[in-house]
Amino acid sequence: MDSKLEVYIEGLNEAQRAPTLHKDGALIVIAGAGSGKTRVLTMRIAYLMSQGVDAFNILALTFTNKAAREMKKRIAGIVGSNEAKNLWMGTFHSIFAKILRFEADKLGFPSNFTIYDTQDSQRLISAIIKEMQLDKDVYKYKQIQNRISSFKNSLITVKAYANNPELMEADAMAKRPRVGEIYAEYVDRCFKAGAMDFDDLLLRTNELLNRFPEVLAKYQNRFQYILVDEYQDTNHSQYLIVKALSDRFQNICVVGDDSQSIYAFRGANINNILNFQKDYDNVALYRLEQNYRSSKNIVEAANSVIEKNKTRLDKTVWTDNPEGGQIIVHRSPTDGEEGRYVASSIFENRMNHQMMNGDFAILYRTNAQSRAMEDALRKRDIPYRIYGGLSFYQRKEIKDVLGYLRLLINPKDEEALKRVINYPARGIGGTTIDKLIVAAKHYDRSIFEVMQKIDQLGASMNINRGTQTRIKNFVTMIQSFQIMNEGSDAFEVAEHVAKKTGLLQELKKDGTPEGVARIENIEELLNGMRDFVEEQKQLADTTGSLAEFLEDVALATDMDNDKGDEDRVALMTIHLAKGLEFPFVYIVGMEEDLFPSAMSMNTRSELEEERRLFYVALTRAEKQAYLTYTESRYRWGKLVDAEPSRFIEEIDDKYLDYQTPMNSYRYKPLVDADIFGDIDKSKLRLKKPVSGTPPKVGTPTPDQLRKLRKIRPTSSDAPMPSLAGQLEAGTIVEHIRFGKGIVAGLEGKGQDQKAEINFENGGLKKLLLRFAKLKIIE
Ligand SMILES: Nc1ncnc2c1ncn2[C@@H]1O[C@H](COP(=O)(O)OP(=O)(O)OP(=O)(O)O)[C@@H](O)[C@H]1O
Ligand SMILES: [Mg+2]
Repeated sequence: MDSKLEVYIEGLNEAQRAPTLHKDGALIVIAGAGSGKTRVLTMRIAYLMSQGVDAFNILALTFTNKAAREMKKRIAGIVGSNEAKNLWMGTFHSIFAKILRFEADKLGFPSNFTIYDTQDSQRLISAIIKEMQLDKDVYKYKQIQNRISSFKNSLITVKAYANNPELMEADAMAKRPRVGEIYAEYVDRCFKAGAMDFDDLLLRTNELLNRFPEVLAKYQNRFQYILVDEYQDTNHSQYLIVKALSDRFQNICVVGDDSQSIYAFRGANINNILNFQKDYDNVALYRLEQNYRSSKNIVEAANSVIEKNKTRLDKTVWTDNPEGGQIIVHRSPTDGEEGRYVASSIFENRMNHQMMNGDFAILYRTNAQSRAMEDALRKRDIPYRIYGGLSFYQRKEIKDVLGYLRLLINPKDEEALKRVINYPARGIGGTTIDKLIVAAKHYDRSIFEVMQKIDQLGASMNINRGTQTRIKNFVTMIQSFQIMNEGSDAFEVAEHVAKKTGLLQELKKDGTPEGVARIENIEELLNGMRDFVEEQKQLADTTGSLAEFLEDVALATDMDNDKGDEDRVALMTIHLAKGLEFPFVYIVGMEEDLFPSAMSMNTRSELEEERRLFYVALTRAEKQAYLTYTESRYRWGKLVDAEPSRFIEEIDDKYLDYQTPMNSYRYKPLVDADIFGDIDKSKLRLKKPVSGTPPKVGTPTPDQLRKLRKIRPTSSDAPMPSLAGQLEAGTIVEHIRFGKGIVAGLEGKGQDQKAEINFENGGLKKLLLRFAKLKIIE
């Protein structure tokens, strides 16, 4: 084994090492939060490669593309980036979209098919409901879209629906007997538009593998080793794909935690993890018990909560980490106060513990709760980032640019066409568009194809000469973009399109601050595309074409857009936080009817899912967790009394620090809680010069900076050697969070020794060496 890999593997505990080094066959790792499941998966891939398994034969499925990218980088750090390039890693959706592109013709789709996002699907369904002249208050497009999505995830095709009296009866009972027709029309329209929605990416993959044995065999032979993270949240469609692909070699490794299964409402099936041992022969089952993420208090509190669930596999989780502070429970009169409390607490903690903004997360049950938090953070000038709200790519101006780009790649794309055909205004109005849609239906062609023949068809469609010319000009413009696209990368094409379509001019004309912000967003998009082209060339060995970029965007989960280069507090729903970790976590809105949600208290299983969600939330915290709730809150436009969540009461009191209500205004900074168990409070605030060498205050000199930048960053996963006696002024070190730095001076002895360090990213910091996890670089 490569010595680098050996060091990493030695860094694992024994329980982790066993599944990492497991020979062929099926294995499952079931373990609680923070016990290193994801780390085992990563190390196992590196190990397999060291044993001669070709990267080309490995497939890893993760919860976000970002997680996959990070895994790949880590593996590249061990085995070399040329080797790692060929690994297939990503979400189910992104991996199978890639496969579908290769095989699209077999299913009658063009290889440049568009991926419709949820908004596209909803728009199309809404248009169909209108065309069918149905009552839109009965046939609510969002509900119908949900229903169609759940059919697809259970592999119920249009035909299967029509043969299923129970389903039809259920829809008839709900006074929506024509759901089946809408479904059929929707599928047909997507097909004609050369488009697949998110659910199709799984459904069509299943179809492909079922109908074409030679295709199945090809991918079975290719993916000799399959690894799946967060297996507890796979749905039926995903389960079948994994099962089919791994059937030949059975080298399947899944990791998961039944206690963190939180997507049942989207069709995730916890039985996938429970039945794994029945699905494969000779399954090896591994358990991990040691949590490396959180303080003792947090681990034990989380254990005490999840124990209340009846349906769960028996698991032990313990930790060697320091005890840490108790979980702070805080009550506020209103959500505005709650926001202010959280913001000031973050502010104080950041100062008192020398933390970065990125060390804090605010987690909530529903997106709507973010507003009060945002207001408070803004007032205190604390930078933040919201995940899962309206993502960057959903903004109007961005969708407009993307609309043109999608159309030039796939001119059949109906939703893209409808979006841009008359924006910026070019005299092709609503009536004309309706006529085009009708004609397209009549000739069984796409709208764009009808537009290409407008010379011959225009008169019969009652479209006048002037409009015909405008349509022709539009077609010519799109075709000119297509020609350009053949010899250019994504960035070049997009820049050209933004200018030539008049989109940028339109916004410049606008002149309002919003208009200016929109132009900046488009610039941001273009910058992002430039980066994409570069990254693509380095990491994936491709050219960075527009088609590749669009695929990346269509499948980006919100987490993926995080470039991680800005230091911000993270705000997100608990669902999105799965797999992540932060030193400080605030779980807000801990109230009955909100968390647990009012909609999930009808059955025990729903309540248990909420409890698992709470378990996920609590176990994201490394050092300190906060639970906050309010006495009253606006719900559905009314101020209602709120009651603390039952989940707070479910935690043993010994793990909790209740702050009295009156304290909500005079909030006590955390420094007293001594969460690290090591901080010398009296000295924290002292600005006394350190003894010995006089400190070099300020940021590094240009010379020092140059030196720092020349040193290549190393993985934060490498073991940390003991530093005692190795540091002196001028030593170059690396810190997980602050990056590289130069030691300015030392203070204290033994356990209490501190170093003052000038960091490239964080300026001057004083750190306790025992905990600072520094690595000496030079
Ligand atoms: N043997 C180890 N030594 C030191 N740190 C470790 C070890 N194993 C895991 N860790 C660290 O513990 C943290 C949790 O690990 P990881 O994210 O792999 O856990 P997980 O089981 O996947 O958690 P989750 O259930 O939340 O997905 C990470 O910061 C990881 O780097
Ligand atoms: Mg994990």
